[in-house]
Amino acid sequence: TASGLMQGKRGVILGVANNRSIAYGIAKACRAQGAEIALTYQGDALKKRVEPLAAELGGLVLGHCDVTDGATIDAVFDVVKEKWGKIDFVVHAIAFADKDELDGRYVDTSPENFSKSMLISCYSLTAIAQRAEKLMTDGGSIITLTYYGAEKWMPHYNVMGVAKAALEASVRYLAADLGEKNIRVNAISAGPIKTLAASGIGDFRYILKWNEYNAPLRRTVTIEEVGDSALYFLSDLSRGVTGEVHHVDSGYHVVGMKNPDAPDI
Ligand SMILES: NC(=O)c1ccc[n+]([C@@H]2O[C@H](COP(=O)([O-])OP(=O)(O)OC[C@H]3O[C@@H](n4cnc5c(N)ncnc54)[C@H](O)[C@@H]3O)[C@@H](O)[C@H]2O)c1
Ligand SMILES: Cc1c(CN(C)C(=O)CCc2cnc3c(c2)CCC(=O)N3)oc2ccccc12
Repeated sequence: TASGLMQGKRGVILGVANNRSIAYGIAKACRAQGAEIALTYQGDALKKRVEPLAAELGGLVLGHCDVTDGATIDAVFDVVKEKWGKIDFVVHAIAFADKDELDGRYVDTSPENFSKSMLISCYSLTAIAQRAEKLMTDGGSIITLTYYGAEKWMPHYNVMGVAKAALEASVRYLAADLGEKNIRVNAISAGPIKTLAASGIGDFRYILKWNEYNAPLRRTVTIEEVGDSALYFLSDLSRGVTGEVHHVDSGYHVVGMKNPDAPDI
């Protein structure tokens, strides 16, 4: 669209796995408002899923990026530098912890999984910001995705909660460092959504139901709603905002107690 909120803006979106990904919801929203987008994928298995999505969005495919391998981060940012020269925004929608440790007790977390979860779910934002800074020659906006489990105990979220708490703190430190270059860094704390990263989690249906009964809006959120809120942070509407964690969770984070009228689930 000619008059879109994101007209003339170009950005890199990391974390699209399929059409249920939160990153895909954000990509769709950006495209609908006139942005040009570039996607990365993690491994050949996802390449086949991401390429048609990129084509549908008229986007670039920058190639494989596994944030545990810095050379692949360099590679995708080299491609976007060669194609576009500069970028205006980056979306980081990446997280991983060993599924076995997203069950049972947090206290049993292994040092290996702790490090790996922190590297992928937290440090990767810093690594990406290092590359993005060089290309955001006219300033820019970086967003990441976090979850309420960073703030309060959530059943089974375990090491991911600690990683998200660190991610949210890193948003504040990145915002402080990059503000003088007019590069803003913010996080969206999304409510539970049935995505690939959510599948295979025990009790996920229970968590979704619990949100439907107890969140102020009495429903869960969608990737489209997260995408629309992301437009605020990725566009000039939020030019005065950085270092923020913004909840898109039907208001769940304000609730202190189960709704007594909610049926037992
Ligand atoms: N689904 C939810 O309920 C929910 C709620 C709040 C926040 N989030 C966050 O949203 C973000 C996106 O997750 P999603 O729910 O869209 O699920 P998803 O599975 O669609 O996306 C997760 C992405 O992380 C990528 N990834 C994992 N390890 C990687 C690595 N080593 N290198 C590069 N990419 C890697 C995967 O390839 C995938 O594209 C995550 O940060 C997640 O923590 C999800
Ligand atoms: C909500 C919610 C989520 C969704 N969410 C907010 C997330 O951040 C997903 C994080 C995640 C990270 N790593 C993995 C997986 C999910 C499952 C598949 C896998 O092998 N590793 O995950 C939970 C795990 C336990 C409890 C609640 C949740």
